[in-house]
Amino acid sequence: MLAAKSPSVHDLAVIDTFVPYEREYSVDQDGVLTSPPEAHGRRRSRGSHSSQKKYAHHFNKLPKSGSTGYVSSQAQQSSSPTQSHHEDSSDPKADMPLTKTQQIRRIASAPIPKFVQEKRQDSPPLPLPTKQPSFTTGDIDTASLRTLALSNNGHSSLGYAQSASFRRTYSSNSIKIKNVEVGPSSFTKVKLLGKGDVGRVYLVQQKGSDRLYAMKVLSKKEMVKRNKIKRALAEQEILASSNHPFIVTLYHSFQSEVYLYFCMEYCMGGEFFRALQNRPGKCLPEEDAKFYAAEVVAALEYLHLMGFIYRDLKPENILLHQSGHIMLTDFDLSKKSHPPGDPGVVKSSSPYQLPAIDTKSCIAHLRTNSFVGTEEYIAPEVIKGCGHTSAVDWWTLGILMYEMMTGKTPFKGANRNATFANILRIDVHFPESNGYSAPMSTNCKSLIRRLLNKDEHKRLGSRAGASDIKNHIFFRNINWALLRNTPPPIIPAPSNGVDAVNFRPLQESLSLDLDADERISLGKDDKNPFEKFSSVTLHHDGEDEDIGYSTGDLRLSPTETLSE
Ligand SMILES: Nc1ncnc2c1ncn2[C@@H]1O[C@H](COP(=O)(O)OP(=O)(O)OP(=O)(O)O)[C@@H](O)[C@H]1O
Repeated sequence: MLAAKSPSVHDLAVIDTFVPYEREYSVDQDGVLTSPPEAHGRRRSRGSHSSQKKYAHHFNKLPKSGSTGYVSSQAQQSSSPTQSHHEDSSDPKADMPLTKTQQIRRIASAPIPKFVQEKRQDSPPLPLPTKQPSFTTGDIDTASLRTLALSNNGHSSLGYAQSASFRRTYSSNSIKIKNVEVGPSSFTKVKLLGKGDVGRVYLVQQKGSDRLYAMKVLSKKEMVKRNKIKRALAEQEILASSNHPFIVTLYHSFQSEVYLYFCMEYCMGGEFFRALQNRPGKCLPEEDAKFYAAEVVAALEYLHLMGFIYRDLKPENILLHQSGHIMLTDFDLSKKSHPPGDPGVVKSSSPYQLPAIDTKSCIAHLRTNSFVGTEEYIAPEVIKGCGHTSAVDWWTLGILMYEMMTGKTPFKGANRNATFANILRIDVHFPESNGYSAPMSTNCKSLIRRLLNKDEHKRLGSRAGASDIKNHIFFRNINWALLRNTPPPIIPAPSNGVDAVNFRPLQESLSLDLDADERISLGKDDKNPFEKFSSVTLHHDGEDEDIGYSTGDLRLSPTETLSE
């Protein structure tokens, strides 16, 4: 195991010279991660102290805003309007001297709660987070408030039209956690769907049924090597405790000697990122973008109520269900508040507006110093390293909205340093029109500006969390309660699930055969570092009828068994 290296006084001085803020730069409980190869897409910045030192040192030499020498996003955007910001366009001379092996990450970690640690038979439904004694809102106690908020947030009994070819669980907030009922050999691999930096995601079919799932398989060896044990545990916890229409559903998690497995709902619509890339101008009309933004707000609201900060919102982490609705995935950077605070109530100054639920108070006391996120999406307070809160999720929402409507992120620079400098110093600039969609409305610009407020205390959401965003005039025509009943702008073409679109074309050379993967042998005395990774099966209400994606008439030829 690699030990966390604390920054030296010199490092701090270097950082502080550049960043003119009181900076507390400490090693938090997340630990330090080692160099991941870049999996795909944009670079995720999960810096360690050593990489951050290099970064800060380089960053320190950057000219201040207004002087020549760093490329503003406007300048860059106007000079190369068609350039995809997803390509690594960095000038190797100008970019900071980080190689792939030098890039290191710090993870968000969250201890596994007792209810997940214990392997139970017939566990009772997942308890809601514990009630804080300190807060009541008149006649409504906070547990009721949370339940009310959760039930208004995607768990009402309202169904939505289901086609014969897909089904999913939308039933309630009740999840039953049981001892795991399956293992690797219960599934047959169908194809490789995606590849992350430490694992692969396969389309699998459960033997003896026509059910398709997405199976994320993480190599324990790689996780240990890159010090990502806590990330895997955190992801398992979040997935196992979440039940929301816009958050990917976990059905089973288990482990073998070599791998960790997450058996999840198969999102046949593929990656939202690719769907966006395939649109003319890589962007969406404002009303369509509003729909996706609203679903993201609903998902973030739920996560915050549950006590989680997501911290890695970007189109790559949004999947599309076959229905076209979004599903957030990839929770390895998320952070949990232990225990979550209670939701509050914020009264409106307008007599016509109902009091709003304050989700910010659920995670109000969670402040973390991890240097995590994706380069173009990182919030200023993360770069400054002075600690960050749930406000980072509202910042990333602003970036996502901008990207959905313009095809670019607002602060993209020629390299990482320039991007970070832009994030810290320049105001968001809205292009007149990119030739593909109408210019943004005033209300839309106003919302994005307020989300991209560099001062997290003034940012929209700083008063009451998601309610602040939902009440912005831009969303006035959104019916939040019926969001999942609203027809999505993009409906993935019907498919048998195997030839679904919007997945990254993967190279043939990627093996589908886990047997071929290198194994590690845990010696007799070796302690399994993933002891706390829960092997569970999650039963969601009504799942006998509403589970997974069905192959329907498709007859899959038996390929490989997902066993070792
Ligand atoms: N539930 C799912 N349904 C369909 N495809 C999925 C699903 N989950 C993941 N994928 C595919 O696998 C890819 C990688 O998944 P994911 O981002 O969760 O892996 P990861 O190893 O955590 O990646 P990262 O390096 O970004 O952390 C996704 O981009 C997507 O294409």
